[in-house]
Amino acid sequence: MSAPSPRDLYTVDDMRRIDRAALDALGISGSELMRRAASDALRSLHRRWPQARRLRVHCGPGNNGGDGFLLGVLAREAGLQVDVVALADTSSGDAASARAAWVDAGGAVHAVDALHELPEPDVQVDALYGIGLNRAPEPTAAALIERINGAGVPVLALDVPSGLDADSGHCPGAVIRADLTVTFIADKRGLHTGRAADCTGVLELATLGVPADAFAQVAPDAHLLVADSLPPRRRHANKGNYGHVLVIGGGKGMAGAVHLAGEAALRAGAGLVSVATRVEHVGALNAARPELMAHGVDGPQTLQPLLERADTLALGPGLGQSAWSHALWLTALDSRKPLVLDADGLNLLAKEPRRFTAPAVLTPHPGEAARLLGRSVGAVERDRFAAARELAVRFDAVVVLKGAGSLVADPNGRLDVCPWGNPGMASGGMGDLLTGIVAALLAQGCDAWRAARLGVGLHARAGDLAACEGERGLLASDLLLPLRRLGNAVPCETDE
Ligand SMILES: NC(=O)C1=CN([C@@H]2O[C@H](COP(=O)(O)OP(=O)(O)OC[C@H]3O[C@@H](n4cnc5c(N)ncnc54)[C@H](O)[C@@H]3O)[C@@H](O)[C@H]2O)[C@H](O)CC1
Ligand SMILES: [K+]
Repeated sequence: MSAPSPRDLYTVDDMRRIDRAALDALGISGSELMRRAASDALRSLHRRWPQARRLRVHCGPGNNGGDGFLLGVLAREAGLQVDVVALADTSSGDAASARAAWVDAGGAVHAVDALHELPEPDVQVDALYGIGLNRAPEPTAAALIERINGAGVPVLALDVPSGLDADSGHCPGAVIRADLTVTFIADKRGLHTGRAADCTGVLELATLGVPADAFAQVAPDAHLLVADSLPPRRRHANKGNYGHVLVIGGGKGMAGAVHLAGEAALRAGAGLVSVATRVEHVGALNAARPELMAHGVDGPQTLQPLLERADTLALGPGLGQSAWSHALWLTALDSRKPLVLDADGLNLLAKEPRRFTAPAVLTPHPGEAARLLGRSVGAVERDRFAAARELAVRFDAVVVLKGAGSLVADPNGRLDVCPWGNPGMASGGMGDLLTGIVAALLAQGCDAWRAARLGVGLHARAGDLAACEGERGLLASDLLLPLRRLGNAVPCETDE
């Protein structure tokens, strides 16, 4: 049994099983794990803040708090000044022993309302809640979390930023905004999606020396995407080798959506890209990007010949939901071509659900996912993993649930999480780009699972490269040239 890969992501239940395997099968005690956690976390703290001389550790009632108490003991032994604030009485077991060790070492345990009497620390340690968080922090804990966030002092979070659900990435209430999070034993899926990006800061994994055998009975629930690109092209090639994408959309006033999707498909390597749109957009499209073959279509009859020539479809950018839109949407679906469905293509699907027989990739944002599932956006965001998986099964398609930490799920339960992207990408047209990229990868021979994962990765990494000039004011078209470089695995200056 090999040790878990850094890409492996686990649920909280998985962590409990791994923990038990480490304790039962391998005889590693909970207190020994806690000591290792404290020791590794302190080492990370020294590495990040070598000048730190005074720590303030905030301890919760469970074993996360226990980690905090033992970190305090080790820090004092290392000559640091340490103040410990306990949120509540410490529960039993290893946490209580850790608290006793702190007191036996001469440490005081301060109540929350004595905070103002304590000297200002160089670093705050968040040991309030870890994987045991099961509801929104109560008012006292919430007030303490907001005070920690507002103190203007760096924060190291132990295992999970308190208030973040390690399973879903959802925050039911107040949440710590850490500068550094050291997570223990294995990586949790909730640390990579939803609100996690706002809370974890730099994320480090401390495996605590738990041997690979402890993972033998627990399969990872998800994986982080890897930076990938398509293989170099053969010298002897022609545009027919790289597929023909047909973008269908661009309703009234929406020419830009099909332009962006079409150009993204070209930049992602499609050999030919046609656009089926309203006749009034054709001139502008041909002028803006002559490499696109723009066609005015007024209904199924004029769309049909274009469908026959295409290898894959990008159905939905700016499509709208008019009678014209619906007629094209139905005709395109009936063609049984491999496709990417986005935007109003998804909204029409929510009204007329069907399962896909040809390879299909759906790319909903949380609102479109909510409509497809018939539930609220909040419900989708409270469990993004379940929503993405349910959509994949319901429609028998690969699903990209967009948002911070986009998820890629397939009907067989596989799920990958995108570690790249930035808030600058929350702007119009970014989704159109992704649709074109994935369609181009399908056209170049990728199956739906690979096309979605590779497309999401290229799109987000291009967004990170383009954001080097700043996230505010980042435009979708700014991603097109970085996309071309990444798609060819051309080294980029910010590659680590
Ligand atoms: N298992 C491991 O891999 C290791 C775990 N360690 C640390 O232990 C925590 C998990 O500890 P646990 O006692 O299960 O839970 P927490 O400390 O995260 O939570 C404390 C306790 O608080 C209760 N609770 C939950 N939510 C709330 C809330 N909103 N308000 C009030 N109280 C709440 C609940 O009963 C919890 O039990 C793990 O994260 C690691 O830090 C080991 O030290 C290292 C290996
Ligand atoms: K914590």
